[in-house]
Amino acid sequence: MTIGFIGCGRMGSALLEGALNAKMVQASEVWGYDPFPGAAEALSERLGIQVAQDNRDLAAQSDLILLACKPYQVVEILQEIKDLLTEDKLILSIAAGITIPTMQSQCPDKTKIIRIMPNTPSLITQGASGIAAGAHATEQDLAQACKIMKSVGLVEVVDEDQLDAVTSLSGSGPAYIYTLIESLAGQAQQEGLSADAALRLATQTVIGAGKMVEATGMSPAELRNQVTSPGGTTLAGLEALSANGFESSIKAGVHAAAERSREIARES
Ligand SMILES: NC(=O)C1=CN([C@@H]2O[C@H](COP(=O)(O)OP(=O)(O)OC[C@H]3O[C@@H](n4cnc5c(N)ncnc54)[C@H](OP(=O)(O)O)[C@@H]3O)[C@@H](O)[C@H]2O)C=CC1
Ligand SMILES: O=C(O)[C@@H]1CCC=N1
Repeated sequence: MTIGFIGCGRMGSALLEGALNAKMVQASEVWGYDPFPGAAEALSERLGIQVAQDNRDLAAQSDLILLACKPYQVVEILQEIKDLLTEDKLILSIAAGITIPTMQSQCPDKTKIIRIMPNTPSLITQGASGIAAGAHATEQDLAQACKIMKSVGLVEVVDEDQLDAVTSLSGSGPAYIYTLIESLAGQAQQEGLSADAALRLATQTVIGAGKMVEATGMSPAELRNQVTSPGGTTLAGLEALSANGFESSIKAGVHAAAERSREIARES
């Protein structure tokens, strides 16, 4: 099985490197193309992947073609490689908001398409992805795509119309969490900690809390109660968070990202 990465930017290279680290694929079976000078070449030097001359060369060499370009480039790229899309090839797209029907309309009738919404922690096999299969993709194709994504993290198979929600949660989510870590550490500095110690403690707190949800099977509300002593510090912190719109801010952020994903779909 050969995999071609169309676009070797932030997410394409994270997935590529994650899948190689997880030994899901061998470097000699991976092709990359990116018009940004040196992008694919740098991955080739560091990881040993093959560099395609262009997207047509990549499409001809690859059994699986993974679209990791920007959303607005997907249609143009599919038009460019359309005549090379034989029935045995599988298109995987990670582009936010670009629907399977939009892609299908640019491809030969029976083209097999699967949409994936990954996230950048896939680079360190801690990803969280949603996957939806198009009408012509088989169970085996879906299983293969899931296997690739499971090699770099958690996978949820969803209906295509749920991918906007996945995008707004786990796709964009790492950025929300980085903002949370930054804010936690920034204020802890104001309260007297060094910048380094504050960042380390904030980071481990986020990791530890996430792992508690995973490991205990308890709800976030139950776990929150365990931390919150009557009349104590946590209660004071939670009340101030609530009074300053913490929960509603997070909900508004997730909603705005989902709406933007739907908007990209309408524009394409
Ligand atoms: N970053 C993230 O956390 C996530 C991103 N995604 C999706 O992944 C996709 C890529 O995002 P991201 O990696 O952040 O973006 P990047 O801009 O980092 O990567 C996209 C790459 O594609 C290249 N490119 C441009 N035109 C072509 C072309 N014709 N053929 C091949 N490659 C091309 C770009 O080159 P150049 O810079 O020269 O234009 C760039 O290097 C997007 O569709 C996004 O929605 C999904 C989940 C998470
Ligand atoms: O910001 C974006 O549009 C992409 C999709 C999800 C994460 N990054």
